[in-house]
Amino acid sequence: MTEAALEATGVHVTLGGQQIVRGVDLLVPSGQVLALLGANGSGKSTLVRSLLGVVPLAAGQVRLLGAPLGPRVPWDRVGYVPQRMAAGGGVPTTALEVVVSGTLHGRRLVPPRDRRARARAALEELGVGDLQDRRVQELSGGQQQRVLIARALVRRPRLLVLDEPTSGIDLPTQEAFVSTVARLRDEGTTVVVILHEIGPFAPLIDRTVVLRHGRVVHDGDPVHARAEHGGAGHDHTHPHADPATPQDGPDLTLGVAP
Ligand SMILES: Nc1ncnc2c1ncn2[C@@H]1O[C@H](COP(=O)(O)OP(=O)(O)OP(=O)(O)O)[C@@H](O)[C@H]1O
Repeated sequence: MTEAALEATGVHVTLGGQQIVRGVDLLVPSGQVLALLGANGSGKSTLVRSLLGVVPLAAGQVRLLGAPLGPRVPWDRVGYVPQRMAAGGGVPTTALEVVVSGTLHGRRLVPPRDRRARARAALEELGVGDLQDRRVQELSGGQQQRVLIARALVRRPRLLVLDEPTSGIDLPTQEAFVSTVARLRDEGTTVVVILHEIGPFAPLIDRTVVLRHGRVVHDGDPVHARAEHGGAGHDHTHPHADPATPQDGPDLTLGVAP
């Protein structure tokens, strides 16, 4: 049997006194590309942050790449692209330095010798090689996002977790990025990607999980939202907030893709 890249059992997360994630079980086999969908505020970012140990679990267990969440996880092989984070964290730093920082982790505080070459290659792959010496604070949101993706790729991750990685990125660059993810998938990388719109990721997705109010309401075949939301021409800029009061039934109309 293939080892699970990610295994979560009974995960609950409470933030600010509110239950945000309510009993999520998720087993992601190695090599799978899983899309995590759900309305704004349904708990997608909080779930992945808890799976990566960024926010504490109120209950439940998580294993990543065969080890329980904690120091035994091979963090050097876990890449994470958070949502909407200033790439430099407010500190003056160049794009290249941000990407080089991706080669470091808790047990490797001395960067590898080929760090600059690897970082340049990752920036080139994302189409921002020419920005390597620019301060990230001077870059646009989309350019900063590509720097953050390069920082995750430079680790050569076996597990790659992406939180809305293509928001703010133009379509040609999104397509180039999807090709990069396809190459990683072909090399055996497991990918968990939060998406607002499946868009150019559609051919890559093996499985879709939909969250609602912190619970899984669909887990299985790729799904597409109703045509007006999933259609290629739909401008998905309006919010789809999770209603404050949980109600029965899914909040997206889902159809199983042929
Ligand atoms: N640190 C926090 N303290 C209190 N509440 C929080 C915190 N972080 C997130 N939340 C709340 O948790 C809920 C889920 O947020 P989360 O960002 O996980 O949802 P999401 O599905 O990723 O939404 P989006 O698509 O807008 O990114 C929201 O109601 C949010 O306000």
